[in-house]
Amino acid sequence: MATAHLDSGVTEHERRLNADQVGRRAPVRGRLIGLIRGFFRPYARQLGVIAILQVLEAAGNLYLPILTADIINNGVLKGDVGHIGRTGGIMLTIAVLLCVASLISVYLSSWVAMAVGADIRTAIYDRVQTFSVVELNRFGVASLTTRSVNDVQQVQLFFQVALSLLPSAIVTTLGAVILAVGQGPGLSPLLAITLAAVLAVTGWVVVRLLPMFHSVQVKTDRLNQVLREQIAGVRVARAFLRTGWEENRFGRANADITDTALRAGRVFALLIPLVMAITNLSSAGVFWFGAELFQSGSMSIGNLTAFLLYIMQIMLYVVVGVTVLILLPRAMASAERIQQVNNSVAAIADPPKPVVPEAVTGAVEFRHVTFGYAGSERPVLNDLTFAFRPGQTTAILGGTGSGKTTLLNLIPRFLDATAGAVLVNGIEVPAQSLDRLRAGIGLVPQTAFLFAGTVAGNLRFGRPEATEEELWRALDIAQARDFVMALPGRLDARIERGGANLSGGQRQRLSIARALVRRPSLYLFDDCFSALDTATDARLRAALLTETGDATVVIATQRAGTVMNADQIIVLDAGSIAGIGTHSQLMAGCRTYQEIMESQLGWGSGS
Ligand SMILES: Nc1ncnc2c1ncn2[C@@H]1O[C@H](COP(=O)(O)OP(=O)(O)OP(=O)(O)O)[C@@H](O)[C@H]1O
Repeated sequence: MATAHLDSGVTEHERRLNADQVGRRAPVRGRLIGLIRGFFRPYARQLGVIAILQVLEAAGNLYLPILTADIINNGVLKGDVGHIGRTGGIMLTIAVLLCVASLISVYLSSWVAMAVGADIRTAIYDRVQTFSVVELNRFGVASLTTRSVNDVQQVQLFFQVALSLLPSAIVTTLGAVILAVGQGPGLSPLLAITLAAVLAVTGWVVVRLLPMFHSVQVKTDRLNQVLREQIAGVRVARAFLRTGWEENRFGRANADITDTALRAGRVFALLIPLVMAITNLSSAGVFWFGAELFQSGSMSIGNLTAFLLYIMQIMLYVVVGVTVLILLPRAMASAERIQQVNNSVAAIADPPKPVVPEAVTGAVEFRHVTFGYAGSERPVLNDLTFAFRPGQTTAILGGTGSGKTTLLNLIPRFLDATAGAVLVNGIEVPAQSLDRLRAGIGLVPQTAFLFAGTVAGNLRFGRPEATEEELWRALDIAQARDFVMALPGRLDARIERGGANLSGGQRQRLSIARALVRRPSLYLFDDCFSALDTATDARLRAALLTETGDATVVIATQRAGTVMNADQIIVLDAGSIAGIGTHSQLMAGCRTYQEIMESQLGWGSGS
C-alpha cells in the first residue's frame, strides 16, 4: 500500500543510516574517547586545576573519619574536653576548606564542559558547511539538527557531571576502602562482599541501559523528522483531510520513543533502591560483627565509628559514580552520532592544487557527460556533449524529470559527473577551487529561497558591497521595482524566514535580482520564470538580454514560449539530447521540439 511507505516518516537513507548506527556497537566507547581527546586538549590547564582541587577534596573527606575516631577514643572516652575542642576546630576548618574547593571545582568543571560543548557544536557546523548534497541527503536535515543540538547537550551534560564529581568520587572510594581496612581489618570480608554486590548491580544496569539510550537518540531523530514533515506539509494534510492520519503517525513515533524511555527509566529506577538496600544490610553487618570485635577488645568504638563512616562514604560515592555512569551510555551513543558527522568527508571538496582559469568568461562545456544518483539503477543524464558560449543565451527545454536541474547542478559542482567532463572557463570543474568556481556563477534555483532579514540584505547576499543604485537596477530588470516600492521600508522591508511574507512570484523575482546584483560571468536560471505570468516573463527576459551582455546565460525551462529567442536551444528528453539548434533549425528537424511547440502553443511544423 502506498501509505505503508509513509507510515514511518523516515526516508530510505535515514533508515539505512539508523540501522547502521544501531548495528554498530563496538566503536561506541572509542568515539567518546576520541571526542574527549580531540576537544579537551585546549583546556588541559583548567583540567589540571580541577584534578588538584578534587584530590584535595578527597583527602579532606578521607581525613575526617580519622579525626572522628580520634575525638571519640581520645576525647569523649577519656573526658578530655580540650582535645575535643582542638580536634573539632580542625574538623570545622577542613569542612570549610572542602566547601571552597568544591565550589571552585564545580564552577571550573561547568565552564570547561560548556566551552567544550560550544567547540563541538562549532565543529559540527563547520563540517556540515563542507557537506555536498550527497552527505546532506545521507544524514537528512532532521538528523543533523538533532545531532548538533540534542546529542551535543547529552555529551555536555555528561562532561559537566563527570568533571565535577568523578575524580573525587574515584579517589575517595579507593581511599575509603584502604582506610576502612586499616580501621578494622576484621571487617574486610564484609567490605569485599558489599563492594562486589554494588559493582554487580551497577554493571548490570549500565549494560542494560546502553542500547536503550542509543535507541532513544535514533527515535528522537525519527520524531524530529515526522514533526518537520508535518509542520511543513500542514496545509496539504488539511486540504486532503489527512490530519487524523497524520496525528496517528505522530502518535506512533511519540509512543515509540516514550516506550523506550520508560523501559530505560524502569531499569534505572531499580538502581538506587538496590544500592540503598546493600548499604543498609552492610551497616547492619558492621554493627553485628563490629560488636563482637569490640567485645573481644580487637576494635575500639572510635575505629568502629570510623569504619562505618568509610562504608557510608563508599556507598555515597558509588551512588555518585553511578549517577555519572548512568549518563555515560547516552553520552557514548551521542558521541558516536557526533563523530559520524565530524568524520564524514565531503564527497565534493577542493582539489589539493586548484587550477586557476586564465580568463573568466563563463564558458561551459559538457564532454560526454553521464550522471546517475547513488543507488539509482539508471543514469539521469546520458552522454551529453554541448557548449554554452559567452554572450549567448542557451535554453534547456525539457519536461518534468527530464534532468534539467541535475544538469545545472553539475556546473557549480553541487554534483560530480559519473562519467565525462564538465568544463567551466576551459578547466574541468573538479580541478578548480569551489569558492572561485562558484564566485563566477549567478544561480537562480527553481524554488526561490530568501533568508530572514531585509530586502537589501537578501539582494546583497552575493555581493555585500553593492550600492543601493545597483540594487534598484537589479530590481528593475527582475521586474520587482513596483512591489518593493510598495513594501513598508522598501529596501529595508522585513523578509521573514524563507520569504514567507511574500508571494511565490515575488520571491522568485527577488531571487533573480539577487543573482543579477552579483554580476557573474555565468547565469543559471533553473525554471525560475514559471512563477511569473507570461507577460512579466517576456519583459524580464527582454531586460535580461541587455543586462547580461558578455555573460553566458543558461535558462532551464518547461515552457516553449520562453526558449524561442535563445541563441541555442537544447531539447532534453529523459536525460538525453533530442535536439540542439536555434528555434527555426529545431522546428525544421527535431520531432520532439515540434511536438512540444504543438502541444504547448498549438503550432504545427509549418509554423
Ligand atoms: N536526489 C535525488 N536522488 C535520486 N534521484 C533524483 C534526485 N533528484 C532528482 N532525481 C531524479 O532525477 C531525475 C531528473 O530530476 P531533475 O530534478 O533533474 O529533473 P527536472 O528536469 O529539473 O524536473 P522538473 O522540471 O520537474 O524540476 C528525476 O527522475 C528524479 O526523480
